[in-house]
Amino acid sequence: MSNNYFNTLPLREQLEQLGKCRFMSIDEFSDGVEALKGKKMVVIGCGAQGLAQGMNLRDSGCDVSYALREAAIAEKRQSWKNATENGFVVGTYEELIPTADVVLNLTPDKQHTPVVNAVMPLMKEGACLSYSHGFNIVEEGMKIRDDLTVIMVAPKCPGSEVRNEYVRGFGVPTLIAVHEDNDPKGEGLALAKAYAAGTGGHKAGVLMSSFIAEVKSDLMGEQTILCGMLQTGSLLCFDKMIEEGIDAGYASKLIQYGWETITEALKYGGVTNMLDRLSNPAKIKAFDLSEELKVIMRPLYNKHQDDIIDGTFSTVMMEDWANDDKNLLGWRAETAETAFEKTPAGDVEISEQEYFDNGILMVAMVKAGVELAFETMTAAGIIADSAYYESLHETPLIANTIARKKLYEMNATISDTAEYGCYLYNHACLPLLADFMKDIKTDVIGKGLELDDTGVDNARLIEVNAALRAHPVEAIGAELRGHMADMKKIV
Ligand SMILES: NC(=O)C1=CN([C@@H]2O[C@H](COP(=O)(O)OP(=O)(O)OC[C@H]3O[C@@H](n4cnc5c(N)ncnc54)[C@H](OP(=O)(O)O)[C@@H]3O)[C@@H](O)[C@H]2O)C=CC1
Ligand SMILES: CC[C@](O)(C(C)=O)C(=O)O
Ligand SMILES: [Mg+2]
Ligand SMILES: [Mg+2]
Repeated sequence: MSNNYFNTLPLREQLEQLGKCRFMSIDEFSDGVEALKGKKMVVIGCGAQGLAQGMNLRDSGCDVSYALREAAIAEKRQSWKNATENGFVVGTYEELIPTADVVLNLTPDKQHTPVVNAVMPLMKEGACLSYSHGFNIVEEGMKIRDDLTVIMVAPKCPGSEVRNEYVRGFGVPTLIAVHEDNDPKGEGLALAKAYAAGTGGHKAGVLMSSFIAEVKSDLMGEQTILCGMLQTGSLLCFDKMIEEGIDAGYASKLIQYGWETITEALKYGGVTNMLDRLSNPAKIKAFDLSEELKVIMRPLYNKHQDDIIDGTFSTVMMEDWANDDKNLLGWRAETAETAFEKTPAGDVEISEQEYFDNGILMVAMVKAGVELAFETMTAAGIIADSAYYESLHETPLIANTIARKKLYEMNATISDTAEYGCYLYNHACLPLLADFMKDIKTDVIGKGLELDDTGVDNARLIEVNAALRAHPVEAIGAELRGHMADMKKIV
């Protein structure tokens, strides 16, 4: 933990950096990509973010090419195919980095130290180095040459959705930051704004933040509600349905497409709207289940946030990096062998409403996870806007990946860092929910309540509705969604 930049700062500074967050007005992006006009942008790595961001930036009028490691070019690896098949110029570091005005480091976090050490001596005087996640700077304490500007443009979303949303004419919420130790010409903010506009992020909302706030919130969101909770929920709900005699193809489909369908309601109208899609008795049931889940899981959410804040998480993950990713690879193989992953979705019709009616427990899990992640992040000093993006807003975007090819697709699309955190959470959460799951029956997962009388007690309904609407994630959600008038419907 000795190189952890965050841990070297005095408490006052840590709190100030964690709380850095300003929602930027769309007017601040009226110059579009102007600050990048005439500048050469060279992306290192052409994976999930590299390809999506490069394509958006090119379509927005920027000059983009790709620097790949020699072996990737010689062996015509996927990164080389991604870039060349999409018509980009590809070259080695030696060929392209010295020509770059902006170098976009879009390699996996684990590789940042060797990549930056290899690239930095080749960068021209006064150029800009950019990241899409601040791990290398914040958790590894990377020091960058004094003449270089260092910025972060971090889409709060998987790469696939960065591209899909742009093509739909929208964008994804994005955090931007300038590393205060590296802004020699004072141009970091202008470059970061233009870059965010080039990816379409400004249409969904950009937060002027800090490397620290981005890292501590991004790690928390991905480990808990965004990926960990969806993985744990998928495995538990599927196994329960099989145990209770539900057809395996139906169970597989309900989960694979269910997360996407129910969280689409979340995206448009928050937790309130997602629960409003249920009948009154089902809404009260989902509410009660989620309250129970919150009590059981709160200590786990607190542990994840505490370990992220004090650097324990990054230390443990870096030990795994040094151990040839033994845990990551083991957990990845374990996930592939789960019954949910191995059971194809059945050829059975499930209407949009049925996903809600027969997936009450899934709704409860999403509600509990979103609220807990939001509450834990804000209690740690992360500003509500940022916590909203990292909990509620991004959940549907991750759910979209599960709808494509289940947990495999989610874990392949997210970063290796997110994948590691997802498995870490899943490993702890599965046993934690074992007793809770013993009492679960098909009325809340698989078949629905099947009531003849859908009457409820008025006082209880009023209480539940009031509690839903009073949660702080709903207030900030309504405000931020107000800036997303161009968001496109996908389900
Ligand atoms: N995945 C996501 O959606 C998100 C990722 N981020 C951040 O974006 C960054 C990139 O992540 P992501 O897109 O997931 O990465 P990927 O794993 O998808 O892509 C990695 C790319 O980097 C190349 N690469 C791998 N190792 C090296 C190396 N040692 N030297 C040079 N190139 C290498 C790979 O090509 P090859 O092996 O062929 O050389 C590949 O093209 C990370 O900082 C991540 O935290 C932020 C938001 C979301
Ligand atoms: C949710 C995971 C993520 O942070 C992301 C897609 O935003 C990642 O690191 O992949
Ligand atoms: Mg993220
Ligand atoms: Mg991440």
